[in-house]
Parts: sequence; structure tokens; C-alpha cells
Amino acid sequence: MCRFDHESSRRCEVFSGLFICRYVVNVGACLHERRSCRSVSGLPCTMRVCTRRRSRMFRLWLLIVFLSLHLLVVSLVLSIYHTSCELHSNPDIQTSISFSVQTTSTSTSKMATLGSVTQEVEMDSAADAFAKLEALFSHPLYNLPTPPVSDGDWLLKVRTKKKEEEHSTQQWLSANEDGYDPIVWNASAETHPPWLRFHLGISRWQMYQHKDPNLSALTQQLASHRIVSAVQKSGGTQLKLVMSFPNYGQALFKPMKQERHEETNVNLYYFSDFERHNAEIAAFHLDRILGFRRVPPVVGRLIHVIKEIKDITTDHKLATTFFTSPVGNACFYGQCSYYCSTEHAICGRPLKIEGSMAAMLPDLSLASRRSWRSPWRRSYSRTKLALWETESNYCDAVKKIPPYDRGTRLVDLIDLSILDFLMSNMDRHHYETFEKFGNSTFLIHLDNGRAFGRHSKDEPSILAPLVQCCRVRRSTLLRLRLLSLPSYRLSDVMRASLSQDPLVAVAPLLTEPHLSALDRRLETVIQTIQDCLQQHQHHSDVIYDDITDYLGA
Ligand SMILES: Nc1ncnc2c1ncn2[C@@H]1O[C@H](COP(=O)(O)OP(=O)(O)OP(=O)(O)O)[C@@H](O)[C@H]1O
Ligand SMILES: [Mn+2]
Repeated sequence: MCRFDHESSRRCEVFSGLFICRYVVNVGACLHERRSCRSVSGLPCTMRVCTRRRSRMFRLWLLIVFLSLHLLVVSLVLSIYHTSCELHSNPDIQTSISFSVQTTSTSTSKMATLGSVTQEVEMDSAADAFAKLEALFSHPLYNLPTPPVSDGDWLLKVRTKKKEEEHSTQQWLSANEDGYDPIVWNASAETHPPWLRFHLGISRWQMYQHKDPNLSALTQQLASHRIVSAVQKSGGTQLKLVMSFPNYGQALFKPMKQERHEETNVNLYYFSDFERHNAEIAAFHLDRILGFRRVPPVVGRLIHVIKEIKDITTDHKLATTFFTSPVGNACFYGQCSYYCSTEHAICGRPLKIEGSMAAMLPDLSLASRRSWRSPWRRSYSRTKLALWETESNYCDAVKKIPPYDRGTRLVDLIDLSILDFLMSNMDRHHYETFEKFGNSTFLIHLDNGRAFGRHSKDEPSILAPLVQCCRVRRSTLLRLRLLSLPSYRLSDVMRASLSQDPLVAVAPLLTEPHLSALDRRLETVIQTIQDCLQQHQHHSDVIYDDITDYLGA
């Protein structure tokens, strides 16, 4: 049984249909050839009878061999058919299966090849990939002992309201907010909706906990909760909307602007590239797989342009930008500094559009954030180079400037550059932190929409912070090495992780070439660190040991 959508199961049917067809066509051609051979035979009559009897026996034998081969192939087709449905995302694997079965019909020795390919496919099956992901997250490197989180290390605290205050707020909210549910939560954690649990779970060190029990409820709500409001989000260059849910949760919606398989146009500069909704989703998964947990949860969702945006928006500027395209698709373009025009409209097909839904961080009035300009920011100019591109001792200078002169800020920035290199994101001009935690805190990895634009090329300059500073967290290096092993292969665990997103029903979130690019780039990162270790006398010059307490690492 296919686990996926009609379209993919149709593809599977067509695939296996083609498969059998090709096989039958080959056999038909063989029989036809044999018939024509007989008619041109020129042997004497008696010999012909004898030969005929022998040839009849031979044909019978051939038929038996052929039929048993046929049965074998059909049973193999059926078993592969099942696997290929689960792996509908993997054209490379499908090609190799169809290739080996065609050759099997002509040579039994190739059966062995088919057997091994089938085995490989089975080993790489979805269930196996999930097992890899599970094993990865259960590995001690993902469960390192962490310092106790003191009261002051939580971003927010629940304040118990006075009874009258609570009552008046509830009345105000239920009386004034159309489409919202009455508030039923109080100081007790069991009453909190998933978005509030997420906010209350943000600490000085991470956006959410490893194996956070709230994560699935949160992502499920982002993916399916009713949308009661959609307004444009100011800030940034490209159009995005803040969506609100009946329980007051919110998400940042970034619509699909390009097809997943489309590589970035080579003539576009990194700063004028379109953003990708699937990059926002994949970045969340990658960040989590790397063990950082610094991206707020993001899921994919199909949004109804009319019912879930146009009909409910209170944003008058946005409302004026809706139109129906010549082919009848519902479109809008909003107002922003890049690509907000009829030529770059965001259109449903005909009514629904894919997009990413990122869990909104707590409002700035509750938890203000500080935006930091990256020392390795690009010039955002077609002609100028940034200082880090020309100065050989650039890192030495950075290391002397606060906040890079102490604590983990530099290695945290290097973690971010590793994430960016893996997903080929050149657009990391700023990063943010929560003001409350000062300089001693994690970096929030927001805005990943310009990642995963190119799989056929790697961009070495993204790794400049690592190359120039030759410094890396020990825990990061160990996890990178783990992800380069076949049993935890980065592309496999990413494929498994991304297959949990609802948008796989439309198509895989990352194409196979993007997944392979991750493995290739991971090798480059590990090699870069290896080179650093060779260049330095002491390992401690390169490795920032953040896990001395971790036994056996
Ligand atoms: N999940 C989130 N929760 C709250 N605020 C967010 C979230 N994601 C992004 N923001 C804020 O929204 C603003 C714009 O977001 P983002 O940088 O993703 O948009 P953008 O259009 O891609 O920006 P740019 O063009 O600068 O790359 C930023 O100021 C950021 O702080
Ligand atoms: Mn952006």
C-alpha cells in the first residue's frame, strides 16, 4: 500500500506498469526472433523431425525456465513496488531498480545485482531511515549533561494574575476578538496551549529541549489550526504574513516563490535571490539534526489564498493586492521592498499555495531581541568586497572585539557558518539574541529562506569564519563526525526528518541532489577542521572543549 498521495501512488503504478511492459516487450521480441529463425532453417526432412522433437523439448524446457524466471521477476517487482512507494522521493533509487530488472530478463547472473540493489533499497527504506534518526537522537552526543537551568535562565516566567485582573482580561478578549477561543489557561502548565509551552520552554541555551514533548503538538497546530487572522509582517525585504490561531498562537507564513527543483539563477546575486519556503522548513530540521536547536519550529502548509488570507485579513494594504490571474488562479502580491508586484505575484493553484509556518517568538514587548551585524557579513554590493574577503588576519581582529573576545560567541557564530555552508546560505547578514540573556546565550537562527538554492555548487566563502579562525566547539565536531558515518548519514536522517512534514504529500521537501550535497559539504567541513588541527600545535587551539564533563567523548 502506498502511504502517500494519489499523485505519487499513480506514479508508482505507472512506474511498475512500465516496468512490466518493458519486460513483456523484451520477451515478445525474443519469441518473434525465434519464430523467424525456424522459418529460415534448411535441414533435411528426417533430421528435421528429430531436430524438431529435440527442439520441441528444448522449447518446453526454455518455456519452463522462462515462466519461473517470469514469476521470480514479478514477485521482485511487487516487493520493489512497495518500497518504491515509500521512496517516491528518490528518483535515483527508482532508476537503479528499473535498470537492474530490465537486465535481469536477459541474464541470470544479473539477478545477483538485482538482489543486492533490492537489499540496498530495502535497507534504505523509510523505516530504516527513521530508525537512523531515532538512533541519532538517542546517541549520548545528543543527550549531553547540561548545566542546571536556573530561574533567570528562562526567557519568560508565568506571572499569576490577581483574580479580578484575570477576569477582566478574559472578558476583554472574548468580547473583542472575533474568531478567537476564550482563554482557558492559568498558571498551571497543563492548561497551556502548545505555543505558550514553546515560549515558556525557551532558555538561555536553546530554543526548545532535545526530545521536547511539546514539539509534535506545536507543529501539528501550526500545520492545521484554523487561521483567524492574516496580516503582513513588517521588516525584512520579502512578503510574509503573520497568521493567528483561535488560541492566540501565531505563525510567520512565508509563501512558496519557486519550485523545489529550481536551482538559483546563476546571474542572481545572493541578495536578490528569491526566498524558498522549503529552505525555511529544511533549515529547522537541519539545525535540529546538528543538535543546535536554535531555529524556531517550522512546518509546511497549504494555505487557501481566499479563505485563509483575503477573506479574513484586516490589513487594508494587503487586501488591495488580490487579483485573479489569466488562468484563474487566486493571487496577491502585498507590499514589500523586493518582488511585491503583479509580475512577482504569489498565486494559488488555483486556490491553495504552499508555504512555511514558523512558530512566532514571544512578542518583543515581552522578550526583546538584539540584532547583531555579522562580522562576516557580505558587502551586499555588486562591486565591493567585504573586509573579511581581503584581510588575511581578519579573525584575529574579530577575536579582540566584544562579544567575540570571550565566552562562546565566536564558536556559536562558527556553528552558524557551518549550518549555512551545509545549506549554502550566503544571506547571513545579521543574527539575533534575546536581550535578557546578555552576551552569554545562544544565537537565534532566523531567516533561512535563501538557503538550499543550489545543489550542484558549494560556496566555500560561507565557511570563512571556520577557515579563518580555526576554532570549533568539540560537541559540534563530534556530531558532525557522527553524521558522516553510514549508520547516521546526514542525508538519510534529513530525508527521514523531512518526511514528517505535511508538505511531503505534495513533494519531498528537499530533492535528492540537495540531500547528497549535504553529505558532500559535511565532508568539506570535517576536512577543514582536520586541516586546522594539522596546522596547529595543540588541539586545544582549535577545539573549544564544551564537554569536558562528558565521559568517553
Ligand atoms: N519566527 C519568528 N518569530 C518572530 N519574529 C520573527 C520570526 N522570524 C523572523 N522574525 C522577524 O521578522 C523580521 C523579518 O524576518 P526575516 O528576516 O525572516 O524576513 P526576510 O524578509 O527574509 O528578511 P531579509 O530580507 O532581511 O532577509 C525579522 O526582523 C525577524 O526578527
Ligand atoms: Mn531573508
